[in-house]
Amino acid sequence: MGNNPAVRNKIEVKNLTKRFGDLLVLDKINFTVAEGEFLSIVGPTGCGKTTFLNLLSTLMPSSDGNIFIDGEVADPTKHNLAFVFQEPTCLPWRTVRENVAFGMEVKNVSEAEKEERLDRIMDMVGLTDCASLYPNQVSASMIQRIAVARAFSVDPDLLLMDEPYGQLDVKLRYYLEDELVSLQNKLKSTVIFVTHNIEEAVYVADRILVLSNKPTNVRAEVVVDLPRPRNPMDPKFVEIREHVTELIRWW
Ligand SMILES: Nc1ncnc2c1ncn2[C@@H]1O[C@H](COP(=O)(O)OP(=O)(O)OP(=O)(O)O)[C@@H](O)[C@H]1O
Repeated sequence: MGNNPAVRNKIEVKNLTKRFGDLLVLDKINFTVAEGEFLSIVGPTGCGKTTFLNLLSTLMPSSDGNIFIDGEVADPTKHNLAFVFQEPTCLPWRTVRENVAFGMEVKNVSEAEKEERLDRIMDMVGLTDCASLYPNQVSASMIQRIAVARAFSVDPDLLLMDEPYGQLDVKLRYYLEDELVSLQNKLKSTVIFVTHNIEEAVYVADRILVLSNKPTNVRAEVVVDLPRPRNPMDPKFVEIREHVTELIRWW
């Protein structure tokens, strides 16, 4: 998808390099993400996934190379970047609805548009019934839903997700992953989803970027051309999962 000339590239990463002193962590990373694509990133432990997300978020400067969004150098004052982390944060003094609204308030979305988007997104992620509760009154999965809804609600140019369901049990994870994919499909957001879990990557992604060991570059790109919802027991699913696992083996 990212290489399909018929689909516009939303994100272009060129020769992205990061050194910490003498340690070369990311070594000339190149790839593109198509508009509306769901890209997963997997790689061996310590290869620099978190560093990579920090660079993409523009929170951390690169040593070399560039990130382009819509053909322009990524700039948080111009582009809309949203994040969902493994340990989501909520403001305890705000209700669930007010917590979802927070992202739009930061981005100065008008009051009328904010209310309309809130109604829609709260409904899409099943938060409407607990809208007036406070974070300490809802479950961990509801907190993660708040973070996901808050991130999607700002209509981001790029949504970065760092193992958002890593802490949750398997059954709940599949459920939330289905919800995430359906949300992404409806809103046509461009998503980069970092995970340690290869099965999860195959379950959610249109394409998987497999990173090498340090100094890290892109080892392979694997297209996941399977219908949704996906079945992890499907032989084609298992084949892709095993292929990616083999690519990550570095010992
Ligand atoms: N601020 C820093 N200063 C020096 N070295 C750093 C810094 N941040 C990360 N590193 C090093 O960069 C490498 C990549 O770290 P990073 O945390 O990005 O990897 P990761 O793939 O996210 O790890 P994990 O798989 O454990 O989540 C590691 O060797 C780490 O020690």
